[in-house]
Amino acid sequence: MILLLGSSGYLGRAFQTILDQRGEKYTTLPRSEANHTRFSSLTEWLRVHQPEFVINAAGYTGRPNVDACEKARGETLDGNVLWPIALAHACSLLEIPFGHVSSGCLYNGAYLNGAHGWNVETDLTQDVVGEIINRSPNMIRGFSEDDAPNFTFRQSKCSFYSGSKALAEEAIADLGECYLWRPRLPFDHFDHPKNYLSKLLRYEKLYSNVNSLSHRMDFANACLDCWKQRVPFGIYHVTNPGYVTTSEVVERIQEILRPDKAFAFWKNDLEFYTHAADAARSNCILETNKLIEAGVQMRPVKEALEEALRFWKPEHLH
Ligand SMILES: NC(=O)c1ccc[n+]([C@@H]2O[C@H](COP(=O)([O-])OP(=O)(O)OC[C@H]3O[C@@H](n4cnc5c(N)ncnc54)[C@H](OP(=O)(O)O)[C@@H]3O)[C@@H](O)[C@H]2O)c1
Ligand SMILES: Cc1cn([C@H]2C[C@H](O)[C@@H](COP(=O)(O)OP(=O)(O)O[C@H]3O[C@@H](C)[C@H](O)[C@@H](O)[C@H]3O)O2)c(=O)[nH]c1=O
Repeated sequence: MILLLGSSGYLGRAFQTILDQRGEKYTTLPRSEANHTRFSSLTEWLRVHQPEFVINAAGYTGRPNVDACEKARGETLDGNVLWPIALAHACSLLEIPFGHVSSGCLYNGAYLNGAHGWNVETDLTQDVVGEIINRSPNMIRGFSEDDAPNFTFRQSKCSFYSGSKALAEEAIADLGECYLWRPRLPFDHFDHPKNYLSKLLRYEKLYSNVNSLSHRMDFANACLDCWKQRVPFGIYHVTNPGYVTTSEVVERIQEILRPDKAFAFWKNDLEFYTHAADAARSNCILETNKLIEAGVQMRPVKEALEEALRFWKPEHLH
């Protein structure tokens, strides 16, 4: 039996759907039924129920977005640091393998190949994004799992949310048999306040950038494949291969879903952070070779986007 934690959440529900589709035996443990951060009660629950694998999709993300974590620091630390540490220790003590949903937002930027070789460009301004579109793909690469995160409390710039996710990774990475799965900006065809595509459709003005993304169901499928195929434990970037700019996504939305809709963009970072955001945002490209070489397949991001837009289900219809 697999234990799924955080099953009521946006990503947790995707895990539940995939587990159901695959006919896997699993159970959930809502927060209301167990104090997650209490090591003794958690250990006792695991000892009695003996799951073969634990999926941790619980965590604190803030609503409507990570800006909320800047104020709700206690909740953020509780859900994103204390809780995964308690779980990791309990699983490690009882020798239960587990997978923790981390985040790709521990990185900011991308590698660009220029006159002085490969360099991390963290300042993905509109000009740089424009340049990325025009560059050949072999002049751009993302961060691999071997690259140290560069958007954490250890650097001068990060959000409280990203810092908390990075702290948890540091604390649990070498505890027991563990997968650290890093998704980015999840989306699929179900309109939802947390769906990246819904966000672009709903925000008053858009922030022009470049990012790797995770199709929500592809993500949950890939994470489960890691366990079912017994790929080596460790960190995995679980994003659909490739990257997209905001403008590319907007063009696809206009072509496929909303030809009638006009989108406005913030002129630059200054305008975006003055009017629309408190916390620094991570924008990054992630490499997915490690996952694919381990034998776990993810379709290219543009293919997944196209499908999500073609089969789009507005929120009131599901
Ligand atoms: N959504 C994204 O864009 C995204 C992207 C990358 C990574 N992630 C990571 O994925 C995980 C799930 O995110 P989500 O978007 O699915 O979040 P969500 O929709 O807000 O759901 C969060 C889940 O975690 C539980 N939870 C909240 N605070 C908790 C705490 N202090 N202790 C234990 N459980 C707690 C919630 O339980 P209740 O129902 O009881 O509140 C709920 O089941 C998080 O760790 C997040 O960092 C999310
Ligand atoms: C606030 C705002 C954001 N954006 C853009 C910036 C981002 O590219 C995208 C999403 O931004 P936000 O909603 O601020 O999302 P966020 O920064 O809270 O999103 C994150 O949530 C975390 C839980 C995850 O770990 C991240 O992977 C990501 O999904 O929308 C706009 O275009 N206009 C806006 O007004």
